[in-house]
Amino acid sequence: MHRGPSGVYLTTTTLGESVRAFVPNALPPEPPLDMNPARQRLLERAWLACGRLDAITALLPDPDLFLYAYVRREAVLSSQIEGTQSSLSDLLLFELDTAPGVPFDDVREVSNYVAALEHGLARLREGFPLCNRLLREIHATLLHSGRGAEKQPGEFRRSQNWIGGTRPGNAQYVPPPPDRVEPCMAALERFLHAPDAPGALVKAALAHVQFETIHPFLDGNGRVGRLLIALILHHDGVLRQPLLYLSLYFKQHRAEYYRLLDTVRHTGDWEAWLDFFLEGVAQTASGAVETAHRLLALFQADAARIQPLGRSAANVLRVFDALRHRPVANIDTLAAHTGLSFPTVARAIDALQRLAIVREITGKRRDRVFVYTAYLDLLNEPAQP
Ligand SMILES: Nc1ncnc2c1ncn2[C@@H]1O[C@H](COP(=O)(O)OP(=O)(O)OP(=O)(O)O)[C@@H](O)[C@H]1O
Repeated sequence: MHRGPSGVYLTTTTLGESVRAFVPNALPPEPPLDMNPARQRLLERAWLACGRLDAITALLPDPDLFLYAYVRREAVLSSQIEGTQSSLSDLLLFELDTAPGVPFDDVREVSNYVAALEHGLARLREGFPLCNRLLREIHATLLHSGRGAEKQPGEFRRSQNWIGGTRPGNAQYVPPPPDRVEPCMAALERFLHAPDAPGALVKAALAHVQFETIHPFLDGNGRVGRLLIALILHHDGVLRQPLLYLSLYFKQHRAEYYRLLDTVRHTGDWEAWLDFFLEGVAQTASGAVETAHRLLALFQADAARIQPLGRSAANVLRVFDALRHRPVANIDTLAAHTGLSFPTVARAIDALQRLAIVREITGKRRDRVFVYTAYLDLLNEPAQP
């Protein structure tokens, strides 16, 4: 539905030139969203897919296993949108204290993303509200080190920013002037908690655009805006575990994604954005369910190959179980995780290598690192459309 611009333009002077900065109207859209039957069906499809994903976590013997892997995959994908070059195995190596062959800042950024997400979830679990203070804390964690450290971590911006272009005058988009950031964010916060706010999926869709339009931080707005979606879905009880991340979908459809952000601003067509978003939720949630099933099938098949090893099978299975939790590991971490001695773990690893379940990746005789290859391949797979 075309409503006209979803806000007003204010003329402001920045870097010596006069520009038109956009200040969005508070949510929800007026007139209300047109939930025609086709859109309603899409919404139902998205809810259903989320329900299936949520059910998976309730049924799994060990939901943390998936959470660990999905959170890290999301961190890699979301940071790749930002332009870092790290892969999932770089991150897992970094977490193992082994220097990967990628720029240190890149992998630290990904690692900060994991920390930011975990911080947000921990705060929500302890009963802290989903509020602007939490978003600032998440931002502080995300940018506390690496390239973002000079970009006012944890603070809303105090200067004018712009998107696209080399200066505000030729920018694709100029967000609200700095003195409007606080009131716009306060309105967004009120919307998140309004008694008559829409259901969680629609709310997350609207809030994400509004957040990107306000662009409250000097850097990291894309990443915090994507985290906001995951946090809303978790906070509103759609998913007990935060397993739904749209970074891959946004990355695969980046041009369309950016175009729709502009469209909402120019024409007030929130419905076009909502359709795109809900389609992404449905696809992503179904994909996550499928990945979970495939991981389970992989674990079962590999465990079945270990069983016939006879007397040593019990210890090999323990090491295998540790690798399911941490698919990149060394003998020390595996020994700590399993409680087995170093030589016992080394023997189990030999057996897993002979079965081609595990691969050594350093080529060295000391400080060897082992990877549960098929597991990592499966997680990496959807990242390469
Ligand atoms: N034309 C636009 N209008 C509004 N928002 C936009 C537009 N183009 C991009 N954006 C948003 O701005 C984000 C980028 O902002 P910023 O560089 O502060 O975030 P980031 O986390 O560092 O980067 P990225 O999102 O690329 O990972 C994009 O992810 C998108 O959500």
